[in-house]
Amino acid sequence: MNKLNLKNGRNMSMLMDFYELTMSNGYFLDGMGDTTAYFDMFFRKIPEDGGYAIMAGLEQVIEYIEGLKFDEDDIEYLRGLNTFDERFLNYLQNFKFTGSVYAIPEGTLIFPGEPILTVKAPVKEAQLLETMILLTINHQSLIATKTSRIVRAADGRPVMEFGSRRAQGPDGAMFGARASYIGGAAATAATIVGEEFGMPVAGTMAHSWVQFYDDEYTAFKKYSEMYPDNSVLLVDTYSVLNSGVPNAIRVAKEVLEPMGKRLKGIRLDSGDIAYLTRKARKMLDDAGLTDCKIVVSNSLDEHIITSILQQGAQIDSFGVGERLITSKSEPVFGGVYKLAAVENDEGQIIPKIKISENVEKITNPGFKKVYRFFDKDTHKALGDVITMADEVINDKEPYTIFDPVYTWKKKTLTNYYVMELQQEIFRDGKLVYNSPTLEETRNYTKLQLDNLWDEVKRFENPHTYYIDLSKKLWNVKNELITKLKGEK
Ligand SMILES: Nc1ncnc2c1ncn2[C@@H]1O[C@H](COP(=O)(O)OP(=O)(O)OP(=O)(O)O)[C@@H](O)[C@H]1O
Ligand SMILES: O=P(O)(O)OC[C@H]1O[C@H](OP(=O)(O)OP(=O)(O)O)[C@H](O)[C@@H]1O
Ligand SMILES: O=C(O)c1cccnc1
Repeated sequence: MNKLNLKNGRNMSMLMDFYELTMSNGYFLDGMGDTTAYFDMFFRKIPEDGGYAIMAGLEQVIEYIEGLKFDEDDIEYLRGLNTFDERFLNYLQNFKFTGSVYAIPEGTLIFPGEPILTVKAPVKEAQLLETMILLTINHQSLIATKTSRIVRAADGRPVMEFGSRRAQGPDGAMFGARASYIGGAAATAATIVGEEFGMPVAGTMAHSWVQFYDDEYTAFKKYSEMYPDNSVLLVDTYSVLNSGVPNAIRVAKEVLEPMGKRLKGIRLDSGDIAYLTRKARKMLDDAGLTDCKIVVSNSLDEHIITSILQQGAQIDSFGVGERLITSKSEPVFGGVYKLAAVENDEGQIIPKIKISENVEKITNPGFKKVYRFFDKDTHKALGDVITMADEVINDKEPYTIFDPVYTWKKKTLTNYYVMELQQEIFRDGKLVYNSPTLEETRNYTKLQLDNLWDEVKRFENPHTYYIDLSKKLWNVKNELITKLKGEK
C-alpha cells in the first residue's frame, strides 16, 4: 500500500511554485523566518452553482507534509539557480515541518469562505506548503463534489467510476477515483485504487472482446464460461436490439442456465439510452431474465442521467468516466491559501486581511474555526458560523446568526446543537490525527448529506446554506477594513 503514498512512495517536496521558495528564502534572510504565521485554505464558489461541496484529499496532504524533505539533488539543483542563500539551502537540507495544522476532515460538507485547512507555522515553513495543499485538496474536493452530484442524479442506482483512460494524467485518475469513492461512487475500474485504498473494483468488457471473436454469440459464450458469476455482456457492438440483447439471452439460456448460473447483466454504451434500455428490459423480462441488470455508459453526467431517468430509461447502474474524472462542466475548484494572521514578539495573534473591491473576495482575518449548527429534532444542518479560534458556543443558550453582508438579516437559533468542524492534524510538527479509512469517510459523507435539507442539494437554484461570521470575527474584520481603507 505504498505506491501512491506521498510520504513513503514519492517525494513531492519540489512540487511547489517557485515563489514559495523565493519568499521563504526572503523571510529567512530578513530574520523573520521564525515568525509564526497562520494561513487558511478556503474556496469562494461551489462548482456548478451547487449547494454544497465535499472536502477531500487531506490524507494525501498529511503524507506530503510528513514526507517533506529536500534531498542532495534538490539542493544541488536549487544551488545551481543562483537565487538562494547558502544558509537557506542548508536550512532546507535539514527541513522538518514544526508547525500545526487544523483541518476539516475528509468527507465533510464544506462551504465558501470557511477555513477548511489552517497552517500555523514559522512563515518560512508555512509558505512552502501552499502549492501541494491547494492542488491536492482542490483536485480531490472537485471530484468528490462532482461525483456526489452524479450519484444524486442516479437516485440510488450504483455509479461505477470508469474514468482512468480519460483522466488528466495518472494522478488525476488515481486520486480522482479515490475522491469519487468519498463522493459516493460504488466502485472503480481503476485497479490500483482498489489495491491502494480498498475501493471496490468492478468492470464489464470492452468492444474489443466482442470484435475479437468471429461472432458476438461466441464472444459472449466464451466470457460467460470463464466468468459465470460475473457476466456483464456489452450488447452494442453491432446492434443492441437485433443481435446484442438476443445473443445475451441465448447465452443466458444455453450457457449459464445449464451451469445453474444467471446472467448478471448487459451494458449499453451508445445510442438512445432511454429507448434502448426500455426495449432491452422488455426483451429480458419476456425471456424470464428479470434479475438481469442493465448497465449504461457513454459520456454520462448528472444532467444526462436525470434526463434519461425522466424519460423512463430502465437502468440498474451507471458507468461514468470522462465527465466525472475531469469534472468536465467545471474543472476548477478554486481553493486559495491566504495569510490570516501573524504572531508578534509577545505571542499575540495579529489578524491580517486581503482587501478587494469585491466584498466576497475580502478574506476573513485571524485564527479561526467553524461551528456547524444542527436542529435538535430533525438533526438537519441549519448553517455554519466562522468564529475566532478562542470562541466557545454554548448551545444551551440562544445564538443569533446574521448575514455578514446584509447584517439586518438575522435569525435567533434556540433548539440546536453545534459541532466544531476543524480537527487538530499536526501539533508542533507531530501528527496527532488518525486518518479514517476511505470507507469510513464515505459513510460519513453519506450521513451528512442525509442531514442536509433537500433544498440545498437540488441542482437548480439550490438554497444558499448560511455561512455566517461570529460577532467577534465580524468586528475584527470590519475594524481592519476601516483601518486599511482609512490609511489609503
Ligand atoms: N435518451 C437520451 N437522452 C439524452 N441523452 C442521451 C440519451 N441517450 C443517449 N444520450 C447521450 O447522448 C450523448 C451522445 O449519444 P449519441 O447517441 O449521439 O452518441 P453515440 O451513441 O456514442 O454514437 P455512436 O452510436 O456513434 O457510438 C451521450 O452523452 C449519451 O449519454
Ligand atoms: O464515456 P465515459 O463516461 O468516459 O465512460 C467510459 C467509456 O470508456 C469506454 O469506451 P472506450 O471507447 O474507450 O472503450 P470500449 O471499446 O471499451 O467502449 C466505455 O465503453 C465508456 O464509453
Ligand atoms: O469495465 C468497464 O465496462 C469499463 C471500464 C473502463 C472504461 N469503460 C468501461
